[in-house]
Order: sequence, then structure tokens, then C-alpha cells
Amino acid sequence: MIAQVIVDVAAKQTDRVFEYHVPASLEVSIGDRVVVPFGRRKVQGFIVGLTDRTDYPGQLKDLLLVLDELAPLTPELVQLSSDLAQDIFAYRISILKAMLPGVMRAGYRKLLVPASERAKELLMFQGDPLEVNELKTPKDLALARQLLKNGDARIEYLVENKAKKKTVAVYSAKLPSAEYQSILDGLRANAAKQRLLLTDLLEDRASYPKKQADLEKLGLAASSLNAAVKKGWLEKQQAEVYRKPQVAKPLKNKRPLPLNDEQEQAYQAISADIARKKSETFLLEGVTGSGKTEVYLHAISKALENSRNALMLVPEISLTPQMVKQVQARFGDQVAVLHSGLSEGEKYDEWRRIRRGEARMVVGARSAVFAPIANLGLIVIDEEHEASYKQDSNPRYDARKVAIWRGKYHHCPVVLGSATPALGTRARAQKGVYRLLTLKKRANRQPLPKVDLVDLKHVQFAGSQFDLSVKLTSAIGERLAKKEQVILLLNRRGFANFMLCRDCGFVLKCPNCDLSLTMHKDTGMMQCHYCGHAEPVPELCPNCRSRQIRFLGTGTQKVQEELAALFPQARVLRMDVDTTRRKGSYEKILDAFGNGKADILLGTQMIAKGLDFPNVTLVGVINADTGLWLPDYNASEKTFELLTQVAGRAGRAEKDGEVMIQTYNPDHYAISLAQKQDYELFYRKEMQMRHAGNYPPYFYTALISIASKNEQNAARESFKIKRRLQAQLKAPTIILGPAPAAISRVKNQYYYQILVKYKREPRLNALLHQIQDDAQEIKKYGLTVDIDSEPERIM
Ligand SMILES: Nc1ncnc2c1ncn2[C@@H]1O[C@H](COP(=O)(O)OP(=O)(O)OP(=O)(O)O)[C@@H](O)[C@H]1O
Ligand SMILES: [Zn+2]
Ligand SMILES: [Zn+2]
Repeated sequence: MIAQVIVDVAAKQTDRVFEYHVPASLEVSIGDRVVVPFGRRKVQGFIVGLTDRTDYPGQLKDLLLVLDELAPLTPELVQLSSDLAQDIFAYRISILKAMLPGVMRAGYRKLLVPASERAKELLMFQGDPLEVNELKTPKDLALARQLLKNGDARIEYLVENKAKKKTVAVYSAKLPSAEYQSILDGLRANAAKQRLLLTDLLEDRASYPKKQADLEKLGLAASSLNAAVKKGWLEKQQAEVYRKPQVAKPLKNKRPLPLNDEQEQAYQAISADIARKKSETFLLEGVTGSGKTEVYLHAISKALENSRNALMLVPEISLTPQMVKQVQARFGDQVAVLHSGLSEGEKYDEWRRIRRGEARMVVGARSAVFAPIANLGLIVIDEEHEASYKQDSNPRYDARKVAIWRGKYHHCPVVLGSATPALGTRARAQKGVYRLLTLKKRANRQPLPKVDLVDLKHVQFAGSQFDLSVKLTSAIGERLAKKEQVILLLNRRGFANFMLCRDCGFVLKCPNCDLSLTMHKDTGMMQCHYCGHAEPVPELCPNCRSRQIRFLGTGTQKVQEELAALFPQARVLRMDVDTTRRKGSYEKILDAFGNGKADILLGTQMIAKGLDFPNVTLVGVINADTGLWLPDYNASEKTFELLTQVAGRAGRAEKDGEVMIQTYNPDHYAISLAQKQDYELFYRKEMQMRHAGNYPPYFYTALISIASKNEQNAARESFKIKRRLQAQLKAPTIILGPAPAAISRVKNQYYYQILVKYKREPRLNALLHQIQDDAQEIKKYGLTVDIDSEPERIM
């Protein structure tokens, strides 16, 4: 038997199948994680095929080891990795690794092993292998080299499997009950511990094997248990346990709500496809608060009733609190949860429950789209417009596309849900590629909240700062008086977003990036939001030593201070990257707000979506314009989406909601249509703009980024690539650039970009793969080329 293996070496030359002979002693299957010899090393790999014959002329090397009892990759995922590698610009091994929990990525160790007594002495060898990478001093390195040369030592490569199960000690009963009884009858009066154990063995026999921890709770110490093992009463073994993520307090309302007419119609369409095993993609376009979640949950029940499994993706940020609770309340232990808040061990264990078929439903963030769940009857993607469904580093897969691929594979429907669908998604529904289902009304028949625009050009500000208008401030005051809650959106964290010297005009920038530093008052630091660089807040201008320095712009920290000054009695919770860094803090803030422990929730876009708090009657947007003038073709779409989503957080229960959007651009269509909360009108308008500008969804796009520490090298390489493209591509294909990226330097790398816009270009995929392969050659000159098909951002 011959195994076809993809090895864990991400390079052009190794991005193919390698063949290994399978020794008779090993049992293998497709999808196995294995260790193979590779050159002088040993590496991890994945079996993607098994065959009887080979064209390889020489002697095949032997496969060394199979790492897991059950192949981690299903045949489906192996197939998917192959198709995906054709589609995105990533090596197959990177894709395979992205499919698995982090602990299944191997660690590699390079060891120096002494081969003679002399070497052992010289190396002061204690029996533990020496890590070559830890030899640092020139003396140690010279010694190692010398020993290797003389054959007194050798190098060994080790593949380290970090995927470890958790086990606990358990004790099983070894004797028949009658025997325990007779031992018990013959016990000495003072043998209290033994009596305790024997009584338990007789009375609670059905619960054995029992965990050591449970027996200890009865009052049986390890020493008593050991003694019992020696007497042959008990047998000690290790049993596997799952590290279960902490289950959130389940919601009270477990039972499904009866659907309203609109929900029922949407549900019927999806459910019919589940029943007849039809793969079809639905777009469930439902206004904020229309009850899309209830439709998903009904459809999931339907799939489970039909003995099929379900997968639901939600954005990372809306995963922790509300959604998971709701799903667990409905489906209990059948649910496995996958998200970045879990420890590596918990992720691995949840993943194994899925792989073993013990979980019937998976809810997770982007990477959960690769969950090895079998027999899918339904895939749901909530908030499908979220850019985070596309991974923005290698491998740049789009979870929405992967979901649709899996839907076809399993013959099941895929539901994309949103109040503000991505333009491309909505356009596909228009063309009939997807089937459009709409929910036009809020679930509880409440109207959508009334939205006011506050024109910041003609307005009075409350307090000493220029952030909160009198109008918004008095609206906040009203809610506080009525004991209702307020959500405030400010899409920028920190205190002030730059330092300006009034004497010389100097702006304090990051030394590594082409960006100004943001002041963080609580830490007293100026921070770069791109690379994390931080330095103390200056007292003098670093350029001219003047004292006349100002901190301009605004951020969440500053508005928090202002709120404290204006409403000293109000309890304000701030939610941004700085306050949610620690595990669980996100959930804590939302729980506190949900339980009425605060009056105002102030935050960045992470508070804009998905939240459902009945007591929130006012939503304020402090600066609607931050994203509007970004040099990106989808800036309007992103702005409209954010404003509509955050507006939708108001008035979701009985009380009416109100929204106030502060803006310098009240006439911009993205803002005026967000005021109307009219997605359909926005869709039509924005489609015209895209058509006029030759942008998606009228054109496909591919973005080529060229980076180098040396700006000229990056520029020169970009022009070279452009010439190659020009030679092979024809109108109507448009090649834009090369041009420096909008933030032209990040982490000391200069970025140049080329954007290819095309309608049909059969040769492009191969050409781009070629360009990417050739980029391997120039890597040694410090140049990197990165290709992103259908980028979420072009900046
Ligand atoms: N059929 C129903 N009858 C009564 N209440 C319902 C019904 N369906 C949903 N709801 C309630 O309506 C509220 C909004 O529902 P949900 O959070 O699912 O909205 P959504 O469509 O996901 O909105 P968003 O896009 O803003 O997240 C929830 O509190 C939910 O319990
Ligand atoms: Zn100065
Ligand atoms: Zn920086």
C-alpha cells in the first residue's frame, strides 16, 4: 500500500503529493495525520490518497507513524482542501492545517544527541536531549559543530504531537458483590475507611468505575484507594474526559416561539429543502429585530428531526454571550461550540466530540466552517455581511464560499442571514443564484426606531468638548430619568487620535508605520493601533521642544470622561479592544448591561451588531463619518451597514426606540438612507455607483500586495508584475496600480498594490498562481507577494 501525503513544509517545491510506503504494521486511512521522513528530517503530514501503484522509479520511504486513533480529516475535508487550493492562493498544507484545532499543528524539535562517552562529558549531558536552537553562545556552537564533524554527536529531528487528551484516574470494582459483603462482615471495628469503601461498592455498584475525585469526596483518600488496589478490591485505570467549555447560564425561555407569518414562510422554504435534500443557498434578508434567529433555530430542529446534523456560523464577536446561550438552551448537550475564547484543550475536545459524532450541531466562528461534522442537513451563516468571514491572512478562505461548497457536498441548504446583506450576496439573490427570503417587519410588530440626523456643522455642543451635541445629550438625560438604557457608538478607541505641535506642526507618528499614534490616557501611552508600538505621552514636542502641544480627535476614553462630567450619576460601561482583552471580559460587560447594572454602554463597532437588549430605547452615534471617506470602494456600504445595524439595537421590545446619528455629512446617501433604514433603496443606489466605477459585484477583483523593507524594491517588483499581467490580460479587464497602499508602511514594510478587475479571464487564475510561485524566488531579497482574491479591503 502506498500513501499519498501532503507534508508540513509550506513552499512551492513541496506543494504537491509525496508518496510513502505503508509498512504492514500500520493501519492507515485517508485523512490520517502521520509522521514521515523528509530529507534529513521528520515532518508531520496528512494522507490525502491511498493507492497500490506508483510511477516513482526508486525505493519509497516508509511511513513512520500514524498519530491519531481516528483520522482527523474526513474524505470530505480532504477533497475540500484540494478544491480550495485551486481557488485561493495558499499552499494545500496551510489549508489542511487551518482545518484542524491548533494543537494538531506539530511542533518540531532539532536535537543534538551525543554518540560517544566523550561527547556526553563535553556536553555535560544529563540524559535530556539538547535543543540545537537553544545553543546560543559561540563556544557552545563551536563545540557542537566539532562533535558533529567527528561523529561524536548527531542531529535528530523530532515531531512533537501537542494534541493531548485529558485523563483522570478511575477505579473499577473487581470482585463480585457477595465477596465484598463477606469482606465487610469480617472487618475489624476500627477499619472505618475500608467499611466506607466496601459499603459504597455494595450500595452504589452501578456507578463504578468511579473517578478518583468522586471517591475522595466520599472521604476516601488516595492512600485508602491504593490499599484497596493492593488487596485486589479495586482496579485503577486512566479514563479520558472532555474539557468542557464553561457552559453559560442557560436562558429560561427554552421553548421555541411560534413563528409569525413572515417567519413561517421563510421557514417553510428552508425546511422543504432540508426534507428533499436539495442544496440551495438562501438569503434571509430580515430587518433588525425581525427574528431571524428563531427561523434558524426552527430550521435546525427540522434538520435534527430528519436525523441530519447542522452547522451554524456566527461572527466571533457575537458568539460568546447571547447566541450560544440561546442555542444551548434549545439543543442542550448536542451542541458543540468552537470559538477563540476556548482554551486549546477545550477546542480540541469540542472538536473531537464533533469528529466522533457525539455532537449533532456545531455553532462557531469562521474556522468552524471546517468542523468535521458528518451528514449535514443545514448550514446557517448569521450576519453574513461580516467581513470577518473572510480570513485576512493566509490561507485567505471565505467561510461563506466554503459553506456553500459543503452544502453542495451534503445536498443541504445554506442560509445566509442579515439585515444588511453584503452587496454581492444581495446581487446574487437578484440574479436568482440565491433564493431571497424577506422579513420586512419586526417580530413583535413594533415599528423600526425613529432615526434623527444631527448635523454637526450647525450644532451646539454640550460640555467642554466637541463630541456630544446638546440634542444627543438631552436625549441621554431623558432616558436616564426614565431608567431606560442607552447605547453609544464611537468607532475609535483611545483618548485622542493624534498629537499635534502648534508651533512646528509636528504630528507624532509610529516609527514603524505610516500612521499617527493614539493617546491612551489610562496607560499614559501613545499607541500604534497597527503594530502595537507604544511610547510615553510626551510633555514637550519631540521635534522642537515646544510646550504648545495638543491632542486632537476623539476616542472612547475621552467620551467616557465627558459622560462622567455631564452625567455624574450615570453608570457607564466602555467596551472596546482595550477593555475586552481579557478572556471573558466581553461577556461580563454585556451581562452587566443586560442585568441593568449600567445605564450607558459606550463602545466601538463591537457593540453595533446582534445585541438584543429590551430596555435600550436610545442609540447614539457619536461620529458617523469615520469610515465614510476611507479610500475604499466599499466605504459607503460599510458605513450604511454599521449605522443600520447599530440603529437596530433600539426599541426591540415594547418600548419605542429612538436613534440619533451625529454626522458632518447628513446628505451623503449612505447616511441619509441609514436614517430611513431602507436597505433596498441603498442596494439600488450603491449598485449604480459600483456599476459606474467598474467595481464588484460587476467586476471580480484580485489584489496583489508587494511588500519590502526597501521601498524601491517593492516598487520595482510591482511594475514587473504589472507588465506580466498586461501582457496576458485583455479588456475589459482593468489593471489598477501599482500604487503605494493607503497606509504605505506598516511594521517597517512598504506596501505596493495592484488591483485586477475582471469579468471573465480564464487565464488569470493560472497566471496569479505562477506569480505567487515565482515570488518564492525573490523572497530571499526580502520581497513578499501576497494575492487576495475578492479582498474585503482594498487600501
Ligand atoms: N415569532 C416571534 N414571536 C415573538 N417574538 C419573537 C418571535 N421571533 C423572534 N422574537 C423576538 O424578537 C427579538 C428579535 O429577534 P432576533 O434577535 O432573532 O432578531 P434578528 O432578526 O436576529 O435581528 P438582528 O439582525 O438585529 O440581530 C428577540 O427578542 C426574539 O425573542
Ligand atoms: Zn514642535
Ligand atoms: Zn505601528
